[in-house]
Amino acid sequence: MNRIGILTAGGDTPALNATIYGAVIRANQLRVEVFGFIKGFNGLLNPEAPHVHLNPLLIPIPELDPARGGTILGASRDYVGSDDREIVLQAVSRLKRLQIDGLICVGGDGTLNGMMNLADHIPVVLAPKTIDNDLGLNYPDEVNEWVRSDENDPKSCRKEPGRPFRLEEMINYVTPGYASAVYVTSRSVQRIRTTAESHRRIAIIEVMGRDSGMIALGTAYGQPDLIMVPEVPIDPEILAEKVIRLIEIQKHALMVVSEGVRDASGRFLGDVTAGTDPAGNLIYRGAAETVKNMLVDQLSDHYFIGKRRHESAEAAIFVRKVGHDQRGGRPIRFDRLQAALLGAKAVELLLERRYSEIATLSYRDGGLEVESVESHKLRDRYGVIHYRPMAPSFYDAERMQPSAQGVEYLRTIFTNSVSHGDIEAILPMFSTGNLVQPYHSVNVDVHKRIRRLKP
Ligand SMILES: Nc1ncnc2c1ncn2[C@@H]1O[C@H](COP(=O)(O)OP(=O)(O)OP(=O)(O)O)[C@@H](O)[C@H]1O
Ligand SMILES: O=P(O)(O)OC[C@H]1O[C@](O)(CO)[C@@H](O)[C@@H]1O
Repeated sequence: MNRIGILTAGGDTPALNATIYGAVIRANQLRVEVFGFIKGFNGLLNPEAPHVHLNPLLIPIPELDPARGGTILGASRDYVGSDDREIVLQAVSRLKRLQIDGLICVGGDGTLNGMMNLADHIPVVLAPKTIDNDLGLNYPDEVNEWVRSDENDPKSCRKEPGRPFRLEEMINYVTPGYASAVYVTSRSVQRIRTTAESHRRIAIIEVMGRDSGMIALGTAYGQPDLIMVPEVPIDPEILAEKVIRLIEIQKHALMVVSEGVRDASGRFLGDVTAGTDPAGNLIYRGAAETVKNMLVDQLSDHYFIGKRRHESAEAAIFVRKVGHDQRGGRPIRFDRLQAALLGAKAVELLLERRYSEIATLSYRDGGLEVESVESHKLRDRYGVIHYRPMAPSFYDAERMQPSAQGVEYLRTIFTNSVSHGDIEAILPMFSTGNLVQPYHSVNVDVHKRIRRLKP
């Protein structure tokens, strides 16, 4: 292969540029040109296929900084469906006109589904990313646990309960972007803690993750009192009992709630009626607000007035959504390092003709190693690739905290995950230059490098 393409699809993460950087450095060593496509699959759907040559003369362009969050290529959730055969063929013909011999897609389970629609026409591989950490399998046979009550209706699919497993069995142990997101949510918990503590309030902090509780689980590093995950339904009465117990002891409480949580009937507590994004994902919002309302119903105003703390339950409880802070900013050391290694691996997979594989991290001898897996191993019996739920064995539902296996899982990722460089990166915040110079967007510089196909 002489020239390969790369694109970043789905929600951004702090580690995307590090993945692109790792891919470009490895491509330079192997004397392969790399073209980056703009805005994920959108770049291929555009007749001009806007692209940037990322390594002219086999040197990375200066805008490509592995410590810069986001993606210099841009990302989108634009859809390339398998039934749009004509559109797929047009996208492939644009790649061929640019003499692209293979394509690296950087993304999560959605991107993998999109990528596989191109796989019959051009060599493709996936470099993983997603803050949700929901790409892969907890163990190889987990894929068989997705079953449909009606064979012909994909919406009737549900996951059967899993089995115990060893961490060595995990396929794609962790995905770049997750560690930086957890760093942000944990820090957020620590900062909100002292204000809840001072004002004797109950704080509910909502974190991302869609249907996976992985981000919420990792947020245990910020020492929240209780963690709620989508994989374990919330019982309002038990929750209220736990909160009262906390208030009796420490006069305040702090909870983390994952945006995809459900109640015992399986009802989503985030407002999913709001619509879908262009990739077809339901938009989740309002889980923390719903949990707050649950607690307001359970804990009477009386209780707070009696304690001479607040005039109502409504006033005592506050909600904060961490939001897109989790997706943005500088990646921490773990993400920079692993993302770059996985980007490099993706290039190797293409050159070794291991098409349609995914570069992965596996747990081996107490550490992480770069490996790969064939993407069809992630397909269920109906051919669908699902998100990976947080393994229930990582969570102690009674304590609403990570279990012993959850602690072991997180320890492997987060021990030494932050470097001195990450800490020093805070120092320039109050540089006077920031007050007098406007922000200079990397998009301005990359835009000058964009080339387009002639119609
Ligand atoms: N079944 C599918 N077929 C074709 N394209 C898909 C499919 N699912 C998702 N895509 C496309 O893949 C891209 C990424 O999907 P999505 O937005 O779900 O993010 P993701 O890769 O799962 O990552 P993240 O969860 O971190 O945002 C989008 O451009 C989307 O349109
Ligand atoms: O940026 P958007 O489109 O609001 O998407 C938010 C979603 O994307 C993710 O950050 C990544 O999939 C989810 O955790 C979250 O639900």
